[in-house]
Amino acid sequence: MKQDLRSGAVAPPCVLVFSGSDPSGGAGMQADITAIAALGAHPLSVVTVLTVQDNERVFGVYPVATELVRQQAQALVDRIAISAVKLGIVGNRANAEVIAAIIRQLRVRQPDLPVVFDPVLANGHGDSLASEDPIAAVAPLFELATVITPNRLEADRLCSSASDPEQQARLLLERGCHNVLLKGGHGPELDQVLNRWISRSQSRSWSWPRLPGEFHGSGCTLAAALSALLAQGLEMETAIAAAQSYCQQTLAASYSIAAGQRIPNRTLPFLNT
Ligand SMILES: Nc1ncnc2c1ncn2[C@@H]1O[C@H](COP(=O)(O)OP(=O)(O)OP(=O)(O)O)[C@@H](O)[C@H]1O
Ligand SMILES: Cc1ncc(CO)c(N)n1
Repeated sequence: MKQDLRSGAVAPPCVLVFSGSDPSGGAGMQADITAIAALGAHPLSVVTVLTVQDNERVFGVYPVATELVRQQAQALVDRIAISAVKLGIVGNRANAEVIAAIIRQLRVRQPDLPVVFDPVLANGHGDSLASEDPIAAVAPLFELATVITPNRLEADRLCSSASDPEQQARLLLERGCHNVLLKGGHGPELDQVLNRWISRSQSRSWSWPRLPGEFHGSGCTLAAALSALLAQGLEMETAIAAAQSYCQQTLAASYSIAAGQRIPNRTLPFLNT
């Protein structure tokens, strides 16, 4: 941590975020920026896709030109130290390949650079968030992920040959991810939400009281929080625990902007309990 000579402020670590714009402010880049800033890191925001959506449905998905994604990222990585990378929707395969090349470039100097990969395929209604086959689009990113954070539906689609969470996690580890965090918001448990962490050598699960209602951007909030905490040097298990606690607090304090999914309140002061 470096102290700013002029203001005395401590410079926060930077998280390089690749994700899509959600004009409703509930998910995507808008969620990432608020969660990362709330947890004490600085978000560097490379928009990969413009979406047309509200807090319920997706009406349009327009990937940003691949060369523009590359230029946005290159301008940042040429001058700024990056402490973690967070990946949300990428839009198409060409964007994923450019993002993979940027991560490889960063890893030459920082082999341990944490990369949080949220493999978002669709919103809660099943509306696609890619302009082409979303599974083929994200394929180049698995082997670069320090941690991948699929929800139940994404794990089922990404691992169609397995339905058991343990087996699904093993399949994702075989593709090169180092840690799998299986999010349980869409799980069958009525009173609780079960999140499972599985790495090559460790596993642990956490159970949270299930809050009533549906939320827009809960997964983005959790993954973005995790990237901010890893950027600050927390160990994976500690960071996963704290990111869930933050996510739970943002959902408990969520608010409504229209009928339908509620918006996590990400700017509230975080008490790490
Ligand atoms: N009803 C709920 N009650 C408590 N916690 C929840 C609830 N829904 C989601 N969460 C928390 O938010 C996390 C992410 O939610 P979920 O599994 O629904 O991901 P997601 O589908 O990727 O989210 P989204 O599409 O809204 O971004 C869960 O792992 C859990 O910790
Ligand atoms: C841009 C974007 N990213 C992610 C999600 C998933 O919540 C969404 N709805 N929109």
